[in-house]
Amino acid sequence: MGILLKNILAVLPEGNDDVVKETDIYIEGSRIAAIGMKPSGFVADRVVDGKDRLAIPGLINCHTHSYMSFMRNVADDLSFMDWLFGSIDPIEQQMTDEDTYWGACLAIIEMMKSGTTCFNDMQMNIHQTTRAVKESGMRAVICRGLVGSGNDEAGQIRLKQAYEERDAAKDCDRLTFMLGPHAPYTCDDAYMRIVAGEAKKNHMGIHVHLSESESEIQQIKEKYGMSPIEMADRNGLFDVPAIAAHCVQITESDMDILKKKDVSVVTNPASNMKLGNGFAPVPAMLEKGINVCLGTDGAASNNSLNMFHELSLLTLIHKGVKKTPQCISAKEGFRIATINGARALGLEQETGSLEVGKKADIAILNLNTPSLTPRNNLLAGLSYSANGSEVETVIIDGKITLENRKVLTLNEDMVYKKVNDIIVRMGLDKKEY
Ligand SMILES: N[C@@H](CCSC[C@H]1O[C@@H](n2cnc3c(=O)[nH]cnc32)[C@H](O)[C@@H]1O)C(=O)O
Ligand SMILES: [Zn+2]
Repeated sequence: MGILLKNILAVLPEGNDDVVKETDIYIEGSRIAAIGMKPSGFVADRVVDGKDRLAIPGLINCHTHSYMSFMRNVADDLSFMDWLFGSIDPIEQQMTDEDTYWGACLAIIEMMKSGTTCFNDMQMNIHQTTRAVKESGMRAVICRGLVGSGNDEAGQIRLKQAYEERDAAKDCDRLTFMLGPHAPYTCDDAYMRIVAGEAKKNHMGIHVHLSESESEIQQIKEKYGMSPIEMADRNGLFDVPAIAAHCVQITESDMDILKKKDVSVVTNPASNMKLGNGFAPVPAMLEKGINVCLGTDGAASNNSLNMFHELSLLTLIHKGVKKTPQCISAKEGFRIATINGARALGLEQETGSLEVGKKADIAILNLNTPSLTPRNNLLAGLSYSANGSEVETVIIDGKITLENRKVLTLNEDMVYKKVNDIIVRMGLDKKEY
């Protein structure tokens, strides 16, 4: 299938910089075949008129729990551990496979409509998120969240499920898998070592929550006499490609470990603020040369999965916290929300920027919108004024999945109805309109 994005403004990488240029983008099959020059023999089955439009590399949500979208706004204004174990856990204990599937569908609709073309997901009920990803055309990196102590049955069952889910999805190259030890307060050191060994043996990356809250730091210090980062490192989690979510309460020496072991850190500013966990030292981590990427976490601790919202927070809060307006520029933020995420997920050759040979994972924004007018500095607009509603068309793996803001691959109305039915069944519909 040949798609031509004709005379379109596009965010294109130039060395370590990004520029906006008008060009033609030629898509053949799943990949970008050419930018600017028509490849010989190219046949356009579809021509997208690029007038008044901006093509960007799809945003990459590097940390979320997609199924939790049905728990949006059900557990607000709680301390972290009360939130996780007091409110969320009881809901998850009664969650069915179908609940996971419809939650993942809702999350994918929200992410696609706000320009995300790839997400990194930690979930519980296997085969449901992968089912939603296969149907929707989305790209995703999936891990079955792992909790365990030593060689206990709970941990072994989850590991088996992780492999079962990976093996069942071999037919879809939009899906890749990691191992997801949940956190140092739900995986003891012996189980962490087991998971690290499994990841090494199976050439899989690691996706883990680390140093999110003060209570976590305190628990791990008391139990092991070290920081969560030191504990993860001591138990081998960083001996394979690893993504650490949050890293809010971290020290200089923690950052040195992260840098030394080339660990990517996914910062989730909205979730950290909403759960009262503070502000990750992102500027300091960038200073150290740590690969920082961006995530929303789940919809029960944000409560949106809109990466433009997250990008705006990222490029604003640290300016305020450090009283330094130059902190994390719009351009730097955009790279954190795209190519840095691809790097963290081991997909840097596949996605994260508009380059020939990469997958055609593209969001097309309508520039005749208030937030992107005047179109004088669109890279600033993407971080400081865009809100996701400008996203009109999304192409993932060379296929149009969103057109005129309608998802072509899922039945939106069905998803909205199913999710509302879930919260009624669970008695979560407080109806505090
Ligand atoms: N609880 C699962 C294993 C982990 S799945 C991923 C877990 O991460 C939880 N989660 C969601 N957001 C956060 C967060 O910000 N920090 C820590 N955990 C979170 C989520 O509620 C879910 O329990 C089981 O027993 O099989
Ligand atoms: Zn999380």
